[in-house]
Order: sequence, then structure tokens, then C-alpha cells
Amino acid sequence: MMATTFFSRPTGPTGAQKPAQPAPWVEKYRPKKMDDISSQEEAVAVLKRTMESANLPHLLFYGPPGSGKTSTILALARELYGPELIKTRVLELNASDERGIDIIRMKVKDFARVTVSQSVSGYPCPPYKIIILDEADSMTTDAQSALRRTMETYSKITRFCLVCNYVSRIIEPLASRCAKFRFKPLDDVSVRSRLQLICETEGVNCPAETIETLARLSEGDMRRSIMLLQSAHRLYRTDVITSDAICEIAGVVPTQMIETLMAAWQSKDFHRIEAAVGEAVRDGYSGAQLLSQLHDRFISDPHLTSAQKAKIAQSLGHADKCLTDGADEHLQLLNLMVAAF
Ligand SMILES: Nc1ncnc2c1ncn2[C@@H]1O[C@H](COP(=O)(O)OP(=O)(O)OP(=O)(O)O)[C@@H](O)[C@H]1O
Repeated sequence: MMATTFFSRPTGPTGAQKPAQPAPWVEKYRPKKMDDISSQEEAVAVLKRTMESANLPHLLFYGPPGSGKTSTILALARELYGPELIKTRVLELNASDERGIDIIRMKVKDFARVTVSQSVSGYPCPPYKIIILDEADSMTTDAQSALRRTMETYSKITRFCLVCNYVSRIIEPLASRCAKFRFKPLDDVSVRSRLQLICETEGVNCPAETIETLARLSEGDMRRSIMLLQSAHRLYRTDVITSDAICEIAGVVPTQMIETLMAAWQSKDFHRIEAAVGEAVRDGYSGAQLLSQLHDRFISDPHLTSAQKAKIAQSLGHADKCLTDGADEHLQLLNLMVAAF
């Protein structure tokens, strides 16, 4: 079933929640106000300016995962309508799988055509509703085309916000109807200070060095860093969380194993390579993670020439594509180590 919500998310640390199931930290610490959004100063500044006129255009937010796109539109909607009215004024569709043309024709159109009046409640409450289409890049082309007409027909009473990772997958006629906002991966300083805040509030025993590791491993994805922190906290409770513990939870391949693979590759001995790859796969490390760390190791190797590095990068790219297409991890790694001789 498609996840259709007339906006109902956990209301945060102080909000009314069922006591039995505490919210995951990614939801609990989702920014409630536009000012709480870290690291997206330009997008937030332009949106705030636009909000002052209370005449929002259709919006298109794009950028990498966990950079605050959904949080920003939800915070904006909360500032426009307040915590009560938001439930009836915002429709959020967030499943990637069932967003064919029928859904656009029925659910979206039905919600879009309902007229609302301006209400007085201490918030701007403009006389239109907002429809958030999360993961819009996974909508079929037909559904995207159908959306064009709906957007135009109901533009006086409904604003659309398309949220996606890959803007190139949004058809041009749809993209050109929206004001575009690019969200960048969060910088390390922002990730660290947000994690610090969570650690203090939740009483997590996490030294600065571990927070640095978390920020580095998350590569600008705030969601990933918070998820890792909460997993570590569940495991270690009041104990000190070390960087090694974070690496273990994140599935980072130990340096020793990468070096064994490198030594096997340098020996050009197939049996040695087969043994090293077999061990890495048996230990359960993901193929993508192994490729990523091998990439860093190869590229920073001072003994390899630029031509060799270019050849290796090509083989890595090929293996990565095959893995994305569903190929066998063991065979791809073996192929890479032999092809990159
Ligand atoms: N800029 C940010 N400032 C503060 N917290 C953030 C920010 N970006 C992400 N987060 C945290 O990460 C969680 C996920 O963020 P959000 O859903 O907004 O990401 P997204 O960019 O929409 O990701 P996706 O593309 O995967 O949908 C939030 O609940 C919040 O806790």
C-alpha cells in the first residue's frame, strides 16, 4: 500500500507521543523550525523570503540523501499552518513503488481540488494546501506528465513540492514549473554539532574523536550519522562509544583486510587473490563497501602510476555498475582484482 499521510509525524522530544514506543532519533531530532536546519543557508534564506509574501511557488528540492530536503518542507509547512492545521493542509506521499498515473489521477487530484479558506490562528495560513511528493524521481514518466496538468489546474489552491535525489530524472516540463533548490551534503562541522547536541540530550557517552569518525563516515548524510549513533548507543548504553565500535557497526572493512587484498593483488598469484577475496566475502563485508575502500587505497598508493590508477578506476567503475545491476559480489571482486593487474 502506498504511504499516504495527511501529515502525521512524531512531534519531537516535548510533543505528545505514545509512551511505549520512543521515536527513532532521526524523527525525534528532525528540525521543527526552518532555523534548525543546518548547513543549507542559501535554500533556507530564499524560502524564508518567499514565505514572507505567503505566495509560495511550486517547489523542487533535490540533493543527496539525508541533507534535509523533507525536513525543510515539513518545517516550512509547520511555520505556515501551525501544528494543528498542518494535518489537514498538507498531503505527503512518500512511497517509491506505487506512484503510477492512477494515484496522480485519484489521490493527488482529489486532495488538490479541495478549496480551503484562510484561517486566523496566529500563523500565516495561506489559502492553499501543500502536496509533498517525496522521492519524485521514482515516479513514472506518465505519472509525471499527468502531474503537469494537475499542477496548472489547481495552482490557485494547491502548491506542490517535489523532493528527489536526482533532478535529471524529473521531466523538463515539470521541473520548469517549479522553483528549484539544491541541497548539498552537510559539512562536517554541522554534523558534529548536531550529533553533540543529541549526545548531550540523550546522555550518550561519545568522545569528540568518535563524533569525528561518525561525521567522516556519514559523508554529509545526517540521517546516516544519527542512525549509527543510535545503534551504537543501543549496543553500548552507558559505556564509552569508541571509533572502532562505530566502524564495526558501519560495516567498515578493517585496514588489515584491505592490506591483505592489496598484497594478494600485488603478488599476481590467482590462488592468493582467491583466498583473500573469499575471506572478505565470508566475513560478510558488503561488495560496495569493499570497492569504496579499495578505491581509496589504490588511488592514494604512491607506487602506482597515473596510467595504472586510471585503469584500476575503470575496472572499479565497471564492478560497481555490475553490483548495482545485481551481479554476484564474490565474482565481481575476483574479476576486479584480476582485471586490475
Ligand atoms: N540540514 C539538516 N539539519 C538538521 N538535521 C538534518 C538535516 N538534514 C537531515 N537531518 C536529519 O536527518 C533526518 C533525515 O532528513 P531528511 O528526511 O530531511 O533528508 P532528505 O534530504 O529528505 O533525505 P532523502 O533524500 O533520503 O529523503 C532528519 O530527520 C534529521 O534528523
